[in-house]
Amino acid sequence: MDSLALFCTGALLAGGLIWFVCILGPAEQKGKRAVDLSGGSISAENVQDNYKQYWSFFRRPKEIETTEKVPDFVDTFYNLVTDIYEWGWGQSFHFSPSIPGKSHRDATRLHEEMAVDLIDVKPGDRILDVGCGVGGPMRAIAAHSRAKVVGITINDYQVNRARLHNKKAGLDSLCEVVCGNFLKMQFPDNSFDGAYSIEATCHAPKLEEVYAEIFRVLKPGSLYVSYEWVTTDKFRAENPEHVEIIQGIERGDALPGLRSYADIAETARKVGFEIVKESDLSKPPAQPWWTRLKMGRIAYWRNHIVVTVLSALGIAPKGTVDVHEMLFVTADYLTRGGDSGIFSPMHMILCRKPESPASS
Ligand SMILES: C=C(CC[C@@H](C)[C@H]1CC[C@H]2C3=CC[C@H]4[C@H](C)[C@@H](O)CC[C@]4(C)[C@H]3CC[C@]12C)C(C)C
Ligand SMILES: C[S@@+](CC[C@H](N)C(=O)[O-])C[C@H]1O[C@@H](n2cnc3c(N)ncnc32)[C@H](O)[C@@H]1O
Repeated sequence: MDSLALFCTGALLAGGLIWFVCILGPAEQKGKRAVDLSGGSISAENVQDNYKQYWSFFRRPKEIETTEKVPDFVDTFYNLVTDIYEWGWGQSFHFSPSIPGKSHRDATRLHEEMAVDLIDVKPGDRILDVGCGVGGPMRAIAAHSRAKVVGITINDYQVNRARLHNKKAGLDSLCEVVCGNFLKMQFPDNSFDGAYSIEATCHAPKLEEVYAEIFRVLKPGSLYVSYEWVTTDKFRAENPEHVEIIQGIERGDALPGLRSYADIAETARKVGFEIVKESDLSKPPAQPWWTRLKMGRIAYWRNHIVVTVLSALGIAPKGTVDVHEMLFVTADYLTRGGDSGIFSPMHMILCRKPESPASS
């Protein structure tokens, strides 16, 4: 009887382990393993402190007074989350509509290729990726269009990751990455044949500032497309549940305040762009972008255990558990934003810099 009980317990434990590791799928996405989780450019002993500083700054996004400090805190945010994003999501730090019968990877790539198809570039053209992350979109876009892509990100850890991935993918002759602030770019006027930004300009305290910079560096006649994070026409500022969801999204994603969909085109026009097209890519017939987040819930629990164990063993920096917990909570707010229809991460705007300056 004793040996039967022992056998059953062993079988249960082995079954549980197989389920945990195999059925749920490995947590590691291509390129990053759990044992390599770091605080980006922040040294391991400072991760927890940096997380606390980030949290106290972004806890009440609408009350941020010193907007000049936003880029520095966004930089801190990406030091804290970049490895976790790569590990648990992949090299493209954005959402895309689900496509029945297609994998997340394919749906992501198609969403990225759509951006470069919209700006109508030719092989050899030089285009700008505004807020490029670790370069998932940049590589897909360079491979699809054969254009030369220059990516800019505020976070130097991402610059190194992106350069490494570009080299590994054999795309380093088409893809270049620089560290800089998209509110004050180091590029000369009229130097790009096109530009795109994928879920990045939402980090700018004033959209007008980043749009004005993009306008400045584009050649006259060229196109810019952006996938913007916005509140939709379903959002009601007097509804406390709506406000809770939007604030939850802002806090957990380093956003100095989400904009209404209605402000995007107006801002683009204000800096001089002509609006070619505008549409919310999350609207039906598109399938929900948040399905992937919802489906991942069990894996997030598993990831939480992995992060907790690695942190207790001193392999992952102290503070990684807090960062992971914050993302866990944020995933829920994002899902609620999608389910309720009050939030979209893919309000698309396509703009042209006029051939000749507008007469005032
Ligand atoms: C555009 C931005 C980022 C969008 C998304 C790429 C990320 C938003 C929330 C992130 C995640 C939430 C839950 C994490 C999970 C708990 C962990 O185990 C694995 C990683 C997550 C899935 C993580 C992945 C990236 C996001 C989906 C913003 C910042 C403007
Ligand atoms: C959510 S990620 C998206 C990255 C990439 N577009 C993608 O889809 O994978 C946002 C990016 O914007 C960058 N970013 C935010 N604020 C910035 C700023 N002021 N200047 C330059 N890059 C910035 C971040 O560093 C990050 O790379």
